[in-house]
Amino acid sequence: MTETTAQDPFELAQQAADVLRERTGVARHKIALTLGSGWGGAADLLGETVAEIPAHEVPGFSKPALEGHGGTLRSIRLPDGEHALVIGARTHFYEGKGVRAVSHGVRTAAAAGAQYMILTNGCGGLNPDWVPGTPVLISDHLNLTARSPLEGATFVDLTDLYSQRLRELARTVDPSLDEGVYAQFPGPHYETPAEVQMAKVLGADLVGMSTALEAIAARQAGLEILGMSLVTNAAAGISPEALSHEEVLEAGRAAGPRISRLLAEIVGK
Ligand SMILES: Nc1nc2[nH]c(I)nc2c(=O)[nH]1
Repeated sequence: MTETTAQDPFELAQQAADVLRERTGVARHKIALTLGSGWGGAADLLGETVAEIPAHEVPGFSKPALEGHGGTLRSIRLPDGEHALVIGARTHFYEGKGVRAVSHGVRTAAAAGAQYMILTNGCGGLNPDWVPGTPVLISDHLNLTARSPLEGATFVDLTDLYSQRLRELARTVDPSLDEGVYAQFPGPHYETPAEVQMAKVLGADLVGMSTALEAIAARQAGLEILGMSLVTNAAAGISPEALSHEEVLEAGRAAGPRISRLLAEIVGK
């Protein structure tokens, strides 16, 4: 399916939000979160789950690329009575489904009434001080996908795209939180050491395969954005020895409880 023949993405997002409203009975989800590698445990700490819907039952969403990786849309009642929408069905750009599919989650969140979008991911770190398991606030991004999630004369300002206000709020929970510039590569391959050095020269502190396109779409939809990365590995060439995949997974698992509590406290602010 080419982008030009698909249904209008905003109509599809509205359909998805209507199904969500129907299935959850929740009129408005004030906050939406996409939980990337290592962040999955946060959902249970946010509040009481009102409903959890298999993503493929909601228009525009499909089964997760990786079995067992979420694959649901979850409505959670927060202690203050508002509701959070946890989107456990992120489409990565590298899946080749097009930028509309990548942006569908944040557009659905906006159509469901969200004011805030929290985007999290697992990534590679360029700062040797950020050992695997370190959470880092995203201060800005480099979109190295050479694509935009927006179409047509949609000239959107991206100043303060990763809200300074929300970063400061996050630091009232954990003053030690560092921040950095996140570079989205197309993937699915990892970077070569030379590409990591290129990203470093360009000003990146983190390298990943998600988030930047979603953030642009979220800004266009009028959401205030907080981005957080979990460094699960040193980016290629940064540390002498290549981390084994098992060490990467272990770093994510070990950091899970701490970063999940952090995220739940930030949402509770
Ligand atoms: N591009 C990129 N994406 C990642 N995701 C994870 I987890 N680690 C990496 C990494 O080192 N590079």
